[in-house]
Amino acid sequence: MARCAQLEVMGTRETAPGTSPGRLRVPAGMRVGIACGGTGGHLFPGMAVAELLLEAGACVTLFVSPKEVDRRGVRGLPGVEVVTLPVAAWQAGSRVACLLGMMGSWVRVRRHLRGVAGWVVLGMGGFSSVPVVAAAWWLGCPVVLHEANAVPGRANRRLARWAERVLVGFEEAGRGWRGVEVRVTGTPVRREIAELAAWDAGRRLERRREVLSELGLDGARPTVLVVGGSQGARGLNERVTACAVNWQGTGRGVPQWIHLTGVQDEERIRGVYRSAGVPAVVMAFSDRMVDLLVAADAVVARSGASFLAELAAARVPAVLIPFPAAVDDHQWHNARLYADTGAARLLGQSEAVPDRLRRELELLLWDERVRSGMVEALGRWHRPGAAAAVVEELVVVAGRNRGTVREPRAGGKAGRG
Ligand SMILES: CC(=O)N[C@H]1[C@@H](OP(=O)(O)OP(=O)(O)OC[C@H]2O[C@@H](n3ccc(=O)[nH]c3=O)[C@H](O)[C@@H]2O)O[C@H](CO)[C@@H](O)[C@@H]1O
Repeated sequence: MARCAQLEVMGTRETAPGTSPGRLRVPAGMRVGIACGGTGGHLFPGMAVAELLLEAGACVTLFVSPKEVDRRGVRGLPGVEVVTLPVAAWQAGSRVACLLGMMGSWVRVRRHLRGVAGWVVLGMGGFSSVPVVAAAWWLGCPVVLHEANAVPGRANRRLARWAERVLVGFEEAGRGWRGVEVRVTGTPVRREIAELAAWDAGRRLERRREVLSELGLDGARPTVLVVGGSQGARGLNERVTACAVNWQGTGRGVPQWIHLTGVQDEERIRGVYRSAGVPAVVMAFSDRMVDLLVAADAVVARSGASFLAELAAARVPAVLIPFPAAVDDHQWHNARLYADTGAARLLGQSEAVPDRLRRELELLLWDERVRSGMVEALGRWHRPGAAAAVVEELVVVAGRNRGTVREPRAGGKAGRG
């Protein structure tokens, strides 16, 4: 907390090109706790907001989970305080662990927030945001939620009663909230990826060549990037490798693959490509998503909301295969919005048989009309100021609550231990 004590002046910043329009002003002593653990889809947008807040002079704490994706991800952002909470997902067989984790996390967050004025808490969704938002509410700290998906998640729907504002990535997600102000901000994207939108074709081509050469791939071959979300996707891995090993050259050539498999599938998938003699770089997870998006001529992916926001910034044509078991089928709804506007192709997992997937990819790789139409449509989804808009909302909410932050809740909860 030593860093926070030094903050006595209003912070201002000129915005980075392609990232955040306008001038950000952060009140002196503003502290923001961001609950963004559990998945990359919550972590990376939370980190994009944290980065801007830090530059504007705020003091930032990230509340994350013990999962590997969080541990790796937060390494990329020096200067923030990171608090790892003992949260565990609500799954069959681990309900007791989940409840104990929630309680332990709640106690830890409460200890962290209490006694220091000026906190605003931003919940990015997911189970690991629950104890953070609950503790903030209990202590009387203002809460803002961000919902990236087209269909709001269960955690955010339940936590909204304690929030001052709900910020949404897709306009469609703005309906149906009661008793809370809703704003459409878009979903924040890591700065280096947001900035791809401003790259010209020459710079992209040159970097593409460099990245492919660093990966040991052929700069002259079309390249397909496969992303199953932050933890990989077994169903997607199966469909893509079946397509890749059965790909018959059509005279236009055969693509090479950059495949992000998730930890559980890495060795097996690498073996499949190797034994079929298909050129591929296989990784469980990459910290260099910006480079991989530049190297790719097409993408096959699940349709997590954060990755969709990155696709729009990077403008890479994609076939989306939503995770069929996603809660409320939210990945299908995310993908549908892009597909309906021509920004991506949408395939159900059962439709993604090798022939069909190959035909879709051939369109994206070699049909100039399809490619350019999709690139243009993707551009319309890109919201360069999303992170800045979230910061501005936090500042408004903090300002509105100045002087009242430590007031007890009805029933005197904030006053208890
Ligand atoms: C199964 C499930 O419910 N997944 C949800 C989860 O997905 P998930 O965590 O997979 O989120 P997304 O697919 O939206 O984003 C993945 C993030 O991880 C990054 N990445 C991925 C792989 C890699 O090797 N390196 C890397 O950096 C991507 O660049 C992206 O920033 O949160 C999203 C946002 O609420 C939801 O839309 C998804 O539906």
